[in-house]
Amino acid sequence: MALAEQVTLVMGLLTAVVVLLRLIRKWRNGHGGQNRKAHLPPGSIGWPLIGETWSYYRSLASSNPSKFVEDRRKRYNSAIFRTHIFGDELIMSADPYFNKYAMQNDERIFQSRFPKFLLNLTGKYAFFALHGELLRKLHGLTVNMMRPERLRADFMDEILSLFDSTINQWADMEDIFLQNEISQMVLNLIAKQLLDLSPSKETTEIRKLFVEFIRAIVAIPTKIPGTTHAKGLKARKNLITKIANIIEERKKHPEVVHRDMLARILKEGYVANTQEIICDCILNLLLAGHENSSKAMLFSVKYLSDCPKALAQLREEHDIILRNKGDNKKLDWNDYTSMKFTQCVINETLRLGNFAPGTYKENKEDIKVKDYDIPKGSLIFLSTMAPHLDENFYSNALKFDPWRWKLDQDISNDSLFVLFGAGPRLCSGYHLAKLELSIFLHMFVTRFRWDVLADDHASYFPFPQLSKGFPIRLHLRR
Ligand code: HEM
Repeated sequence: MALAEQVTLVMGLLTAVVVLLRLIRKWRNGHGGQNRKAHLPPGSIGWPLIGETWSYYRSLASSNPSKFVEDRRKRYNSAIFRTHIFGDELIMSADPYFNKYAMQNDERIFQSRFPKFLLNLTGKYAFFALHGELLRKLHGLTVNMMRPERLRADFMDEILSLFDSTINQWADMEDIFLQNEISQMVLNLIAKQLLDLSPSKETTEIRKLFVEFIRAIVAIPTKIPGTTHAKGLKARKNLITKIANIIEERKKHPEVVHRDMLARILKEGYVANTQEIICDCILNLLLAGHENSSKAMLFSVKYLSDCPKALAQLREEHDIILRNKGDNKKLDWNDYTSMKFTQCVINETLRLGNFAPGTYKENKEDIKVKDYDIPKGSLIFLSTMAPHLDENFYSNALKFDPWRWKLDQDISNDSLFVLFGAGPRLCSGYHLAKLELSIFLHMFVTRFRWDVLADDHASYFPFPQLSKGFPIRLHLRR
């Protein structure tokens, strides 16, 4: 072996030893050696490099997605613990009261913190990446656009007409994969509300791009062409181009009046030199506005299929509404507010389905929680899913039981039930999501009976979904 090769070999071996020693030290620190003065939450950072990712993944892909948290809560006798998943050491909280406290104190004691590779996809102006003045402005704007009065005046008719025409098409198709159909329907709706786009090849293409985009969120973040992440980045680029073209078109033709959200955002004056902000904002509204709502609709049908008693009671509520209205009268806001059992079904679907299972924060200062010290700058994952599936809070927690909710129950101040987040990042589409779900359930259960064509089950990795796409055969009731 030549001298140069020997030197390279020795250097290579030395580097490998140093890296290994560092990993071992990091791993051992994770087991209690770190910061002896601070009383850190209990936990383990698992194996070098992969940490506890494999256990976490197995739990998300199982019928009890909260198992990872449950096991650790029992092992450490603590709902707050340390772990290491997807390449990050973090503190995980399954404590609903701490979760809510952290959400409510976002932008003060805490701030939102997501991995950088995610920003490459969602854009640096994604809602979760915004802070300070811009967050307050855009949050205020979107909350205002989707407040109940606006929904009543501007959105309700649009939802009724779009869902009606889509559901009529389903009746002609007979056998459908409900997951795909609902996803396209809700994407069409948000594309109409945001960009004034009618259902078309364009909106079908937008959904396909989102499928690629969403897959990339949990893929290995590499830009090598052909990889899932690289395809996601390309999908982002195409989506942004589409949005930018629409904005350009509007600038060229100011005489054409649009009554969509983009028009309102442009009117608020963000357009001047911040096209990038508007494009990211629209992209993330399209994502937030179709992904969670469509999954909630899908899972509600799945849960109802498995619980005939709940389906019968829900159908009765909606048949009565129809009977009282008489022929050919459109559903109105009063009908919506009269759907009491429907709200129990929705609450229970959201509790059990956990379509937004948690959020990341970082603490801006040292904090003390339940006798534990959490040093400034820690990455904290607030699992909102864990309390929702916790037997200590909900008996028979994995069972779909809409009767656990009282009719007319006010959940707005419920500390356990924070599926729409809380504080300055409370979901802007909270009321819209509930309205869409109610109208969808009304139309679906009054028009159809259905047979489930495959034994499908939920999986939470990478995102909540039904593994087989929920194929069903529809039968018209009337
Ligand atoms: C079942 C349906 C939905 C669920 C479960 C849901 C859940 C959530 C959650 C948990 C957050 C807070 C995230 C965090 O704290 O990091 C959030 C934020 C947000 N959601 Fe929703 N969402 C739903 C539907 C919608 C819809 C229909 C829209 C309409 C566009 C929407 C728009 C937003 C926006 C814009 C934010 C960011 C708010 C901000 O930071 O200013 N969501 N959502």
